[in-house]
Amino acid sequence: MQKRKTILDLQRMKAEGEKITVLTAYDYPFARLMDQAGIDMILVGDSVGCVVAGYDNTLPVTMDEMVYHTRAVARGVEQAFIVADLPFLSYQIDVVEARRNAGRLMQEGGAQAVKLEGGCNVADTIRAIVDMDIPVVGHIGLTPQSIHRMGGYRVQGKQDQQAQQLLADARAVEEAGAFAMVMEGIPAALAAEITAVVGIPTIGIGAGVECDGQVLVIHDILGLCDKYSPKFVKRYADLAGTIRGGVEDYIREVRNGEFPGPEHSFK
Ligand SMILES: Nc1nc(=O)c2c([nH]1)NC[C@@H]1CN(c3ccc(C(=O)N[C@@H](CCC(=O)O)C(=O)O)cc3)CN21
Ligand SMILES: CC(C)C(=O)C(=O)O
Ligand SMILES: [Mg+2]
Repeated sequence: MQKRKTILDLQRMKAEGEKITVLTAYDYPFARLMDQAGIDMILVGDSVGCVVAGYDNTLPVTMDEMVYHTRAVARGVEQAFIVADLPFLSYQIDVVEARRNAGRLMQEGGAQAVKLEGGCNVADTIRAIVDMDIPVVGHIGLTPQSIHRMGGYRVQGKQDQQAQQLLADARAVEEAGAFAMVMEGIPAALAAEITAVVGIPTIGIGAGVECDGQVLVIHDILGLCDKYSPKFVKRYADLAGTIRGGVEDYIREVRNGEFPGPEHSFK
């Protein structure tokens, strides 16, 4: 059995220039398979709302739902480091609620760290959670919980002033005590600059190849989600075709009496 990864392993990986591999998972079977494949970190993302529950965005996802999915993932994992997203409304009201909810993802969910969206605006919240010895991952740039402020899922930091703001956000997240940060939907050159100036690992999604690690949504890379096709997604399998094919075979065999055979029947 492999040893469980810790924040120390992830920090060492940045120092040694070893890429950090991250994927999302929302349930036991997916988590178990990607853990066996050797993934470094599993993110129980609030993207569960989009790819599992079928919502248009991540805003409807609740704390109870995140706890449920995090528990399911944790039961399937032996070696990967598990991070759970704090969902919309679980950390924005005040730091007391943020601390309670971060604690729930650790205590009830079995996560090793929590992630929350924002930069300078959430620095106090990050600090408050880190102060209770809960490791925090930041998330800057295209922050999906801000979809209505951004007017859609748009690349952030294209103009110089926005780029300066993102640099300030990255510094604030590090300064507040986060041990890593996700950078989503920002120009590759800006992501490279931020990766060079911060001491903590950067995990990119639509942020170019210079980040210390990469994260994608598992349903996107396996061809299980055709709702969005962001430019940053690469498809590594066509599970939709495999699943549809298997279901079609079953339907055909039941209809023509081929299934169940004698080997599936009791004497
Ligand atoms: N299935 C899934 N995958 C994700 O990566 C994901 C979710 N759901 N839900 C929450 C957020 C939403 N995400 C998205 C969704 C769409 C784009 C997108 O269409 N981006 C445009 C950029 C538009 C522009 O600024 O030019 C693109 O072409 O990639 C980006 C991020 C990332 N997250
Ligand atoms: C895509 C990643 C970074 C995320 O926050 C999620 O899956 O919810
Ligand atoms: Mg998320």
